[in-house]
Amino acid sequence: MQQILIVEDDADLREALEDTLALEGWSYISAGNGQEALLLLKKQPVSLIVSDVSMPVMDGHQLLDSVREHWPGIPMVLMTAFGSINQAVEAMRRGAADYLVKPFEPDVLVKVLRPLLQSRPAAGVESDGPVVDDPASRELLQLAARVAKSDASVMIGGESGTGKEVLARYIHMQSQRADKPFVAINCAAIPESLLEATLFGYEKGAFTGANASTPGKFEQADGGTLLLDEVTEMPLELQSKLLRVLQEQEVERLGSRKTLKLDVRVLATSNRNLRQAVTDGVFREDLYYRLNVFPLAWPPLRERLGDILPLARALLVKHAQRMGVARAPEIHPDAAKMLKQHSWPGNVRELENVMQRALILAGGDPITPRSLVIEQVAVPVTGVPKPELSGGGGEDLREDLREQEYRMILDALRLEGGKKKETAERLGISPRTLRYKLARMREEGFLQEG
Ligand SMILES: Nc1ncnc2c1ncn2[C@@H]1O[C@H](COP(=O)(O)OP(=O)(O)OP(=O)(O)O)[C@@H](O)[C@H]1O
Repeated sequence: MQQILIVEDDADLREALEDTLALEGWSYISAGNGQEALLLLKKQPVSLIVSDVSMPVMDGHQLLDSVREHWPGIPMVLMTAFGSINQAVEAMRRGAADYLVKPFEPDVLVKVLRPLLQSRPAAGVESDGPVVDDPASRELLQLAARVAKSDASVMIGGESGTGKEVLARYIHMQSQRADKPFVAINCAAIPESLLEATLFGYEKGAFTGANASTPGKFEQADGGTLLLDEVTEMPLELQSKLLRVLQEQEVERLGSRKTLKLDVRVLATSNRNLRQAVTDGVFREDLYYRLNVFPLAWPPLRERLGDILPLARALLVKHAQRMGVARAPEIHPDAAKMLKQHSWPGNVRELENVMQRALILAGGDPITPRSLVIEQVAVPVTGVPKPELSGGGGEDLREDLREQEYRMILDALRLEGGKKKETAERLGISPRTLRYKLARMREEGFLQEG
């Protein structure tokens, strides 16, 4: 039985949340703050956490950090205060699976939690699958639907934020395994020391801290699909073990001699040029052939112009629902033009951020260029000339948001002693996204070269 952990200091709200979950027939346990939640997590299995952000003793962000460190497989949804976009943005950056803006209707809560309970976060705008309209994307989706019917391994390429995970989920939903689990693991986000145990599971006492026998992602995905996200970031040693598991379709938990037969279809994604990764010696060639049976790749968003507006609209609807806004606003033709002209280096993820902010800035009115905070903006740093701002206004807010983002990145870098992988992990973004952001910060003179 899956158990949800509710963390909320306001007793009335906690009760309301409990009622909503009970009505769905979901089982739950509750805590009044982050510290109580940690005690419960140590004692009981939990499938999903829904937590308030502002709480005494230990707040939601601190709890999120601790959960990511000790229970990286448990998705966490944060409930943020109305009007506080920064809290929501920060929650996602720190690795929250999703967020809810208070106050929200019970059905919004259910809608956000259900896909997380079924397997992993619904990667698409809704579980209906990827939003596409451009001929190239339609073709890709048709191909993916055909490949889905086989059990072949699929390797999904594409720049960061293009929708690789969304496509993986679509393949699962189109396959014979659709009613079985879809389990995803981000090989870049989990500390190397935990990756092996997370993938293959472990028996109690297998290593310090292994307090209870735990199935790995492979076992969890039995009968269904396992997505190895950013597979090229996996250490070489683990790649060999992965290859063996794939070839033999069986796994042994760490600390156990018992072999478990598995029936798992494997999908993988990478932002890197795979051939290059093989040539560079960071990715095993035999594993490359094993996973790359059927390669698919998203073109960058700037090369599929036909997707931009349908995606922008769908993303507005998604976030309007989350924020309890009854109707998503229209996009003014001038704003639409601006959206189509931007080069979207961060792809759909960047578009999603822009639409999310636009929704708040527009305050219910149609989306105009004034509400589009598109990143071509530099943070004012002493001694560095300030480039022109794009679009038609909201400069102060743009600068604030950018500056805040850069500060968070710099703080995280400092805390992690400059280590990129750990910094990305702390921020809850992929190493590739971090590399891209650092490059931008460098370009804009916010960081020194090197
Ligand atoms: N075609 C699409 N339809 C709907 N939503 C999409 C689509 N493509 C991407 N998204 C949304 O954009 C965001 C990024 O997508 P996703 O996580 O799949 O990208 P990715 O390529 O796996 O990124 P990364 O390389 O950083 O892991 C998600 O919030 C996802 O819901």
